[in-house]
Amino acid sequence: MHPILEVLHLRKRYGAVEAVRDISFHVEPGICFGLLGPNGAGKTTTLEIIEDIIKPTSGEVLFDGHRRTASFREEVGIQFQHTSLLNFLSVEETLKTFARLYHRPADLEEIIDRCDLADIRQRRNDRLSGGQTQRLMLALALLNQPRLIFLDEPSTGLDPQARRNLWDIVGQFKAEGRTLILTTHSMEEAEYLCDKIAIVDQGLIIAAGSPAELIRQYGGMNSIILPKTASTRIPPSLPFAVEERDEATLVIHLDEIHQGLQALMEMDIDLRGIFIHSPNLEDVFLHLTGKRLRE
Ligand SMILES: Nc1ncnc2c1ncn2[C@@H]1O[C@H](COP(=O)(O)OP(=O)(O)OP(=O)(O)O)[C@@H](O)[C@H]1O
Repeated sequence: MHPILEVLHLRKRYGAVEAVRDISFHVEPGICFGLLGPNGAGKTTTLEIIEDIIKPTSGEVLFDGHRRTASFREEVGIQFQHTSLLNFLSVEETLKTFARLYHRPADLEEIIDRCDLADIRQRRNDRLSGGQTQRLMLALALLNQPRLIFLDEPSTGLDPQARRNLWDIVGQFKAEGRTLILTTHSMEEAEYLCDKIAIVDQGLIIAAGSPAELIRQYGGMNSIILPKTASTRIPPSLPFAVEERDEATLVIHLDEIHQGLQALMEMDIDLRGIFIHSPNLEDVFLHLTGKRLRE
């Protein structure tokens, strides 16, 4: 299957700042591709170049194997963070207004239903909560039945329930064979939604792969963290790396948690107060960038 999107050696310079230094990746159709990176890494700049909102200093973007043409805008959906909505329009009027911009608008009722806007369709834009505005922004991005959808930090400001609903909607897009590209600061969101992730730092992709691949490669080992009192009897012959984290805590690093637990139980060690940690994308991120996702 040939990629729906190819990003080739993008660079973007703003005066002395090189926001994007040499970014290349490709995206197969039907997947959710995530760009993760610390603040100022160059994610939004990359996205805006791909969306054809800003021009790169150099590099190229191919859509369906070809340079983007005027019809590109008809095929992609962009969820903007800060589109200025006309305050005096209702949700429904806003959707109808934007739908007129497209040759092939989607069925409005379906979009209203999908983005859970039925109860607020008559509400004025300036009376919407943050989550409701996000849902309207998503609905606007879907009006042209896009094959490729861009979401820039889609769940910022959403409560857990609204976030979950958004994730369900993204799941439906994928099931329909649409492709998504998203940026996020949420490790949980990336791990849940993304089939493939590129980690961006200082304008470069420093690692890419599926969440599982990245975790395997960069996440480190599983660990069992246990209070030192319980571990006084741990023999030095234990077949795992044991590290003294601080005065009160030991950390055992190992490949298989259950083997470690079994060994500890066989040694009759008090397992109360233990904590098990399996590597996740946060660990990958910290390992690669030296930063937590939000810093
Ligand atoms: N229009 C601009 N003019 C000058 N510098 C810019 C401009 N837009 C972005 N930058 C700079 O380019 C770099 C990358 O910014 P960008 O917004 O792409 O990062 P980001 O990864 O999206 O960050 P965040 O997670 O904070 O949104 C930053 O140093 C930023 O200050």
